[in-house]
Amino acid sequence: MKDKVAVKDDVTVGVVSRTTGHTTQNETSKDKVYFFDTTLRDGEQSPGVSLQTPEKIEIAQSLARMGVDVIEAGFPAASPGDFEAVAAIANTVKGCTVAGLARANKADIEKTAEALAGAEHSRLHVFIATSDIHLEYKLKKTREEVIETVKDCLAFAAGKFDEIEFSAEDASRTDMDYLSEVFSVAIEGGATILNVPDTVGYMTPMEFAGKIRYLKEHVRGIEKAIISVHCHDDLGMANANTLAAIEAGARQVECTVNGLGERAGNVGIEEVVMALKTRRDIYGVDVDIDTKQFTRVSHLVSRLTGMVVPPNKAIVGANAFAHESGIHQHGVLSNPTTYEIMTPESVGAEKSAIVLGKHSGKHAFVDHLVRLGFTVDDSKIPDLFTKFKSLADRKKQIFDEDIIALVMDMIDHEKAVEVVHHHYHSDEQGYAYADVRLKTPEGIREDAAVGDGAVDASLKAAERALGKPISLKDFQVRAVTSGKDALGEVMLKVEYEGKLYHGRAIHTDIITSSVNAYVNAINSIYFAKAITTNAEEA
Ligand SMILES: CC(=O)SCCNC(=O)CCNC(=O)[C@H](O)C(C)(C)COP(=O)(O)OP(=O)(O)OC[C@H]1O[C@@H](n2cnc3c(N)ncnc32)[C@H](O)[C@@H]1OP(=O)(O)O
Ligand SMILES: CC(C)C(=O)C(=O)O
Ligand SMILES: [Mg+2]
Repeated sequence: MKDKVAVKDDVTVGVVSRTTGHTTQNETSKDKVYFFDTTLRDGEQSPGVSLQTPEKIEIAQSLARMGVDVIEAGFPAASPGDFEAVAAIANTVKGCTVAGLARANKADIEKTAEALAGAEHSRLHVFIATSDIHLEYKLKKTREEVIETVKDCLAFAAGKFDEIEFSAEDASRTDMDYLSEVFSVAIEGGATILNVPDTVGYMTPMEFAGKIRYLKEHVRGIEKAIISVHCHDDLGMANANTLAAIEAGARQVECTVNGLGERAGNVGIEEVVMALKTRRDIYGVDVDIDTKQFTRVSHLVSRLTGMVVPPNKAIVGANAFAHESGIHQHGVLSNPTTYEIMTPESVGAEKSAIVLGKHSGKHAFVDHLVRLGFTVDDSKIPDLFTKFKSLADRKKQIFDEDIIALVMDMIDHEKAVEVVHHHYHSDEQGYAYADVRLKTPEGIREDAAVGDGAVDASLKAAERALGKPISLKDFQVRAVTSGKDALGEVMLKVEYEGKLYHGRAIHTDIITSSVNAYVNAINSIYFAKAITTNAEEA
């Protein structure tokens, strides 16, 4: 037995789930916006996307965890695969309503009821087109025939689902008096959610809001139903149209993760939710979505569908919290609110990124040097910054290694420590001996060590010669040329007094490369300290 929808005068109090006791969507608070996610149905209609049942279950579970109110799991009558996926989700995903799409005919509705039989809370989403264009060229039905079809199919669906949503496909291009009549008939037939799709993304925000207001005034029994909107992005206005509809009184949003969907896609859940939350001062509505899961769910959907998220996509794009230009970087470093209206943490993204490039300024450059472990004297900055700018003009992307190389190059010209002598010997068992003599500001220092291999012995000997507690933290070696005489590049990091310092060197002998890289790291310690001393003296 399905639970009954109890109707009050001003609000519709809906079904309380039989197994969990959670109140589902029909309990309308004027202030709550419900989220109906159709990633698995309209989202899968994105050209090139095809998901297998286990992938759909994984996405559905993530959506439920994120707090969506309804998951449209598929279109059961479309194929055996879709039927199987909807049934599997209905049986396994709990804590939210599971919906299945059906055309306005008995066979589709029957299949949907079968697929949703195991759902904790089931919703039939039945649709039929109402615009004259669709009636004439596609359905080949008159307006009256469509109304009769709506009546028949709702009568057939009655009692088979916990609730029924009716969609008037291409509603936004439908004559408004006729649309009002179709929706009135749908309410009389038992639909408690009326969806107003902008199927072809034709609306403008004010126009769409006007249509929602018109429906509120002209549909009989509208106070018993929730108005839903389903916006496509053909003109890039899906989010603006959705938000305008919410301002006009719509309380369910149909959306997809990453804005997937037919053609240019549906409105992205992440965009609507963050607009409602960030501009609560304007919209004043409640949203029960855990926004911290947006980035993770976006990555999951992108990976499983193969639909890459453009870097500049709002909220979940890789650049959504990245700052490249100097003026912005300076602002963000002083206070992120200068250029960020949401925190990256609020959508589960990593902290804001300051990306060094040709538009960066000195503030960001110096901040980056400090984060890389360099303590750079003010007097050195102009020269380093000029070199960085000319490199950035030539290179699309600047990596940490490029910055390190710039600093190392400067250090190379001001070496505090130099290798005067380095000798090593190792045997086939890996036993090695090395001795190292260094010229340091404190005079000639030398020592010897044994180690596990020639690199280990040589670096230990150098550390002993310096007599400072410097520990090796990272060591990477790669061939930069090929052949017998290949050049070996060593990049390493050492830690001294809690800070990391980088060293890099290239040589045909990898052991020599290692000692030189180590000494270069030591030089950056001296460099940093000497500069600090100079700065303190000044
Ligand atoms: C706006 C939207 O996103 S609507 C959802 C769109 N999604 C899909 O179409 C994905 C799944 N679709 C499919 O797999 C197939 O189209 C099926 C299985 C549903 C139907 O396949 P077929 O029987 O081969 O029909 P086909 O797709 O060629 O044409 C659609 C038929 O449904 C009819 N139809 C379309 N919408 C509706 C509707 N809402 N209610 C009743 N009938 C409808 C059309 O008039 C046409 O009928 P006809 O075969 O008698 O001419
Ligand atoms: C099935 C309906 C709601 C749809 O996807 C549309 O009209 O875009
Ligand atoms: Mg659609």
